[in-house]
Amino acid sequence: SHGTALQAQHLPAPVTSASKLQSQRHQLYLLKDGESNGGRGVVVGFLKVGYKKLFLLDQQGAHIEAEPLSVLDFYVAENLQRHGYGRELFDFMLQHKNVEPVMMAYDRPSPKFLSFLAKHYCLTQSVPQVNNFVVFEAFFLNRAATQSRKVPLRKPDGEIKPYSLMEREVVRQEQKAPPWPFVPPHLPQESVSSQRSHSLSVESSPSRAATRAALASAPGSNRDQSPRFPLTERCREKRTSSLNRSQLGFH
Ligand SMILES: CC(=O)SCCNC(=O)CCNC(=O)[C@H](O)C(C)(C)COP(=O)(O)OP(=O)(O)OC[C@H]1O[C@@H](n2cnc3c(N)ncnc32)[C@H](O)[C@@H]1OP(=O)(O)O
Repeated sequence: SHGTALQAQHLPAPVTSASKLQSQRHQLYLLKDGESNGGRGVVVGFLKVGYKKLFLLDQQGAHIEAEPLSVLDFYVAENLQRHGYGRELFDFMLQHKNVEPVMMAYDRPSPKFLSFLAKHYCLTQSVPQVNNFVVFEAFFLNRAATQSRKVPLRKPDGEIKPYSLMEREVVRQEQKAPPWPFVPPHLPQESVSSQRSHSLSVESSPSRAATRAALASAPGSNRDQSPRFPLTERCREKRTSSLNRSQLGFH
């Protein structure tokens, strides 16, 4: 139950509210067993994502400013872990947000979550960062191919001699390097701080109709559709399908 989830995280009080979710543009996915609890249903797990403005280092150590969709919180009830429910939740989010796992950032992923990402999405090669976020190699490859937005190097203004150009480049590199730990002044502290809350108030999260119909009509819920993420499909062979999906609903 959600009570179990909160207890398992030793939280004194719910710290994620509906208004907080809204103001921070976080989105919460709930996976619910609609049958149990006398028909009132029980939360099996949840997944919270949101766009985070991050300063990342690519493989060459260059600073890159990005605002990737990030996984902020992910939890499946203790007694239901390793049954494929996490995968169920995560896949739903991927389709709903139309994003590939490699293009996302992960806020302080636990060993279980890292294992989950490796198993299901072949995400193993992470690129070291100085913040708590984890990103994987292809994040930077794909960015370069699509909407690369490296912290822009200004073009040399006017004609300058070769030696002074080199000096200026060095100066720019130094100016580009933010002081560590870097907290952009215009961002709320929470965006880059390490105090991530493994927390959620199920009661105060946006509640919508909790029905199996929600799953049936939800975008991307059709399991038979052709794979949209070729990169991730390679890791799907071991997938177990012991779930009784008809009993699950997304909210
Ligand atoms: C950004 C963050 O939120 S970090 C915090 C992530 N959450 C947690 O660590 C809380 C505790 N763990 C959980 O809630 C869940 O295990 C989750 C959310 C990480 C994964 O959900 P599950 O339903 O367990 O995952 P699912 O059944 O779909 O996939 C199973 C795979 O996940 C990983 N995994 C799940 N549980 C464990 C575990 N106890 N030990 C190691 N790996 C695990 C493994 O790769 C596993 O595959 P395997 O059984 O072949 O080794």
